[in-house]
Amino acid sequence: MNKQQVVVIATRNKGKVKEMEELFAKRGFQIHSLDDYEGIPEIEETGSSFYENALIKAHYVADLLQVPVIADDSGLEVEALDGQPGVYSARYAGEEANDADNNAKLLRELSQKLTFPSDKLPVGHPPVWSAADFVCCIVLADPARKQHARFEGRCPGYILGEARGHNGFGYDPYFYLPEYGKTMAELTVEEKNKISHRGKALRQLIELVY
Ligand SMILES: O=P(O)(O)OP(=O)(O)OP(=O)(O)OC[C@H]1O[C@@H](n2cnc3c(O)ncnc32)[C@H](O)[C@@H]1O
Ligand SMILES: [Mg+2]
Repeated sequence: MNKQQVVVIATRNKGKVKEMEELFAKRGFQIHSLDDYEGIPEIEETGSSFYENALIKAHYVADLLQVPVIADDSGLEVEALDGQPGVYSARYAGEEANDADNNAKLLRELSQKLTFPSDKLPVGHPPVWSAADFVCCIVLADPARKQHARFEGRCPGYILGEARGHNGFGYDPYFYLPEYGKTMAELTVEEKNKISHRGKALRQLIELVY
């Protein structure tokens, strides 16, 4: 295998890997995630922004492996929760929380703050709690040139009152897209990449660099 055709992503999130594979495979690149290497420790995400956390992950792994590395830091910003869970999206319900725990906490927080449903979505759509955005920051770190590049994407939607769909990961089953009449978890990987925060950031990166 040609070494130049491997792209290293500093993630252990299989959902992210699948979405990145869909876009990189079209350009003839193969993805390696942290699960493809032995002995890479957990990287502490101590930053206070998506950008800072993406920088930490990309530089840590690039310095360790001495190859260019991409990192994605992303999350959900809910309008009615003043932008929470934001950078804490992966650990909203605690350090060991899984997607189900985080989704349960999201609905709990909304129900403590608001009366369901919000009247903000037009008639003809299912009831929602609040407007929300998925946000993604991607950093490409190059250890040889000691440089990095930054790419960002945002995807607007609403938090639905019930889970729908089984695709994707994280908050996808509750993230409703009025233009599709579906949640993110009801879209295929290809459809999600066309409109998602990650798809938008990744396409900018791929067009510029690969
Ligand atoms: O840090 P890595 O190893 O990349 O994997 P992670 O899952 O911890 O990823 P983040 O630190 O970037 O946290 C992002 C969290 O935000 C949520 N999230 C991000 N993008 C999402 C998406 O496309 N769909 C649903 N939830 C998403 C989901 O809960 C993620 O765990
Ligand atoms: Mg993480």
